Amino acid sequence: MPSNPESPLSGSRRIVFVGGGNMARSLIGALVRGGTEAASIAVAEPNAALREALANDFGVTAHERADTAAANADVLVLAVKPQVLKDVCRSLAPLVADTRPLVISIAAGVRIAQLREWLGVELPIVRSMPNTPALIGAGATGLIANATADATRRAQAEAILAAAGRTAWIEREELMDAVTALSGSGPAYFFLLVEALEDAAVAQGLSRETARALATQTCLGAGRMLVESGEAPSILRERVTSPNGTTAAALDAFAAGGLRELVANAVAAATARGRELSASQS
Ligand SMILES: NC(=O)C1=CN([C@@H]2O[C@H](COP(=O)(O)OP(=O)(O)OC[C@H]3O[C@@H](n4cnc5c(N)ncnc54)[C@H](OP(=O)(O)O)[C@@H]3O)[C@@H](O)[C@H]2O)C=CC1
Ligand SMILES: O=C(O)[C@@H]1CCC=N1
Repeated sequence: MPSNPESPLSGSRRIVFVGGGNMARSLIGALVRGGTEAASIAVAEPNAALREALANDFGVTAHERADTAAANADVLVLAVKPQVLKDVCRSLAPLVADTRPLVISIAAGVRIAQLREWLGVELPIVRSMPNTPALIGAGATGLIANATADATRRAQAEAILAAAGRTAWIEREELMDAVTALSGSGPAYFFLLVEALEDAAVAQGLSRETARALATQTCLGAGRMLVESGEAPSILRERVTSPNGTTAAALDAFAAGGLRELVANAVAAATARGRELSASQS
């Protein structure tokens, strides 16, 4: 557990991850790096290689079966694919009826009401949407809690996800599809832009290696300026843009190609897909 006794994670809490894939690995790594004792973390993961890697890398206890891992869990983090979540919840229903853990779901497109139904009993539930930069502690996570989750439980959920980066509570659950479309899927948009920039620079004569290095560092630099300056992206953009200069020429080409509309369409498509996924889980 964290050395800080004021932390919402202090005390004899047992945090159990169900699913030990990419996102669970990111969150477990962040918790352990942040000072949560590995002995208080368990994970259920059917894949033996993933299980061993989690145990070796972080010192957590790894189980093959969810019901074994989840016994006595104070916090249950559901980190399996949305398609298998219903079966996982139903299999854990008898257990959680006794242990009454805080349930945190990171599954895309699965609503709190569905989790409540599948778990079969009223529990504090926090639905969240993290993203893959959680792996390096630079994640962004949207959160929403049900009415059963009191301030203590909400603070616990926030502390677990804040170990991996920034968190933001949203007011209405419907907005989770927009969060998913923005920050959940968002890292892929920036990776795509860097891929496209790299290809474009190669087409202009740069070597692949130099193009990648410069595109990647530019992405990092721009991201850090956004975070560290606290200034609006439009202001930072204007400062790069000399009148009638090179940036203006590029931005004109983006505008002529309808970049803002394209981004709006992409985010709308991702939001709609989140809604569809949610409906298909009923
Ligand atoms: N990837 C991303 O960018 C993001 C993903 N998410 C959400 O996070 C969740 C996990 O995603 P991700 O980590 O990428 O997926 P992974 O497939 O990497 O991890 C899920 C793991 O759960 C295992 N699993 C399957 N069934 C069970 C079970 N009954 N008990 C325990 N473990 C089981 C899977 O094993 P096996 O493969 O053998 O079935 C797999 O190793 C998803 O719900 C996704 O929507 C949220 C935000 C971002
Ligand atoms: O693509 C997906 O459906 C998941 C959710 C957000 C990121 N990956």
